[in-house]
Amino acid sequence: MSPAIDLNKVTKRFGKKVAVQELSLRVERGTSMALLGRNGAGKTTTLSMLLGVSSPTEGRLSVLGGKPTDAKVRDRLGAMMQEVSVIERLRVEETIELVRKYYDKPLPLRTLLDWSGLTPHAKLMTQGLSGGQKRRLSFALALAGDPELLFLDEPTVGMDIESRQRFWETIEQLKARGKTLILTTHHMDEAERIADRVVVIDEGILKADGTLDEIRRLNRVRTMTFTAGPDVTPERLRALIGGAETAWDGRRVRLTAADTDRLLRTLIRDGADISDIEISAGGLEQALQTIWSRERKGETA
Ligand SMILES: Nc1ncnc2c1ncn2[C@@H]1O[C@H](COP(=O)(O)OP(=O)(O)OP(=O)(O)O)[C@@H](O)[C@H]1O
Repeated sequence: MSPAIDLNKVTKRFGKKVAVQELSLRVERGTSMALLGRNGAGKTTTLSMLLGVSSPTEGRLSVLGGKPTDAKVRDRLGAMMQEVSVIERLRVEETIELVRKYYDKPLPLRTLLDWSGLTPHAKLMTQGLSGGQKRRLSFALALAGDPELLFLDEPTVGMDIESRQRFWETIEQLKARGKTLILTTHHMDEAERIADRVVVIDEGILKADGTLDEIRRLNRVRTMTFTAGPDVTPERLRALIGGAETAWDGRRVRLTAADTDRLLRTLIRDGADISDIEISAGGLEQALQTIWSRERKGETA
């Protein structure tokens, strides 16, 4: 089966500005991928090309085995982009109905209202919606055709906590139903919740690509937490572990360092009374910090 998306050395220029540079990426169907990067990294530009809204300056791309502009492909895509525009003087349910009519096998209106949390607002005129409600309407419209492939560009911006929660529950259901999800976000907890694959770009260039765990492991810093016995004083600990950063909360010690394995061996060799030891590699956020700091030092990720 053809991949969900396939980019082959795709470059996009806006005048002299290179927004995306020779990006090659193949994403199999059923994958949940987070496309991460700092502001201006080229995430939205990449999504726009995949949606057929703009075309690459160089390189080739295919979506669900065809061109994103082909009607047959377009019907199987859904997108929630950053800019939300609504047709004024229509009610929420009328707007959804209008979009549903475009598709052969749309999802039921009731399902779309329910999944987007808009059931209580179905009769509201769209121009009266709040920013967060407009985004929820945009979500309902993205799902109207029961798409195989869903693009979500910073989807939860402006949503309140409850809407966010409902949104991610729906996304998890869609993921369980085998949909392909391509997400951009600046909220690393959201990427960690949903992504099985993480792609990091910077200045339009691919910097890292791997499973969520692989990308997390790029983080060099580890956190070791343990309970210190009465004879383990801050002074004794400092003498053993040198400059590693420590924070004490009663007898619970949190130690942050790049070489926690070596420090743990030192503590055990010394016979230090420590227990309930936990070592964690840190999250995606720290991994991205590691990638950016490599960038600054001119190292490759
Ligand atoms: N239509 C355009 N004309 C000129 N430059 C553009 C255009 N669209 C994007 N760019 C530039 O291309 C680069 C990539 O922008 P893009 O919106 O893809 O970044 P992004 O990763 O989505 O950023 P953010 O996280 O801020 O949404 C930026 O430097 C941006 O200024």
